[in-house]
Amino acid sequence: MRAIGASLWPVIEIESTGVPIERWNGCGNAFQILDLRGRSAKIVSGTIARAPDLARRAAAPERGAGVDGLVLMLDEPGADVRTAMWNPDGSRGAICGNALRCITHWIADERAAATVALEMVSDVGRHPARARRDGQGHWHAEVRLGRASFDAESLPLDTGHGSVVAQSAGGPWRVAVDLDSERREGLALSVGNPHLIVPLEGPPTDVDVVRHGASLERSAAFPDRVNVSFVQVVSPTELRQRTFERGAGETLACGSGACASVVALTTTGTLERGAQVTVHMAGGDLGVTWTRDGELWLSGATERETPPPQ
Ligand SMILES: N[C@@H](CCC[C@H](N)C(=O)O)C(=O)O
Repeated sequence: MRAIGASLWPVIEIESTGVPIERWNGCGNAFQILDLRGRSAKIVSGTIARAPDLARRAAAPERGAGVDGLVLMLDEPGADVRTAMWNPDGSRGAICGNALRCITHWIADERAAATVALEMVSDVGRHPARARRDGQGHWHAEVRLGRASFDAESLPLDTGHGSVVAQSAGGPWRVAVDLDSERREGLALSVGNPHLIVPLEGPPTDVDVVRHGASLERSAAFPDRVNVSFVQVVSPTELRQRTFERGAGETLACGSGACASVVALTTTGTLERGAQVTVHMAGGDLGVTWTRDGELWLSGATERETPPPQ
């Protein structure tokens, strides 16, 4: 299910050796994470360039079937860490909820603490986060993603495109979606990155997520492409979801996608504002709360797949 296609990655000049490169996942959403804090490193090209070495590592058989993204940890004055994320096709992901949660766990390990509270910075803002280890030694990390936006320009969304129906009052944009013979309405919004949420009557396993996701991701309505989620409402506090991520393909879980679904379905009156919603995805359950003051919190399990340094 994970897209490999790691031929276009940032070129990173690393002047010091021994840079920790680890594989992590948040509910199955897998990343190659490079710790460049305190090192002399610069990103030579922001987006499209070849880094065969990193690509080879990402696809190396001993590391499993590839990763859903490359994530850098960088120094940031006044915060614990800055993050930068690339999709497997070399495009930038301005924010990645599951990667932020993995980094929270990484820093908790580093501090040898059973709980940790910290602040990260992404391309779209500051993210307070906390992590804790449960009685079985499993980690749960929670991060504040930020606020949702329905502004067409920042999504971006071409509101003149034929599939765009209208904006729902002060909420997401309604976009016509054809699923073979069935016409449905998706809801477009940003949670720092662009999402199209397609509510379904039945389970998302009934939908050809790869085929429809790939075509919607590249709809001309979304000039920077879009992450596409197919979502079934199970109860007022439970969703079932599959996401086709921009630049990656279908992934086992998408943190920002889970947040976008909760916002979209709260604005339609289906979910209750402020409640913790469980989003069931193939890789596990994510918890999302859209607080009454407009902040999105994302929680769930994280796993360090690379053994920690001794
Ligand atoms: N897996 C992510 C989102 C990663 C970025 C996305 N593919 C994009 O291009 O916007 C998450 O957990 O949020």
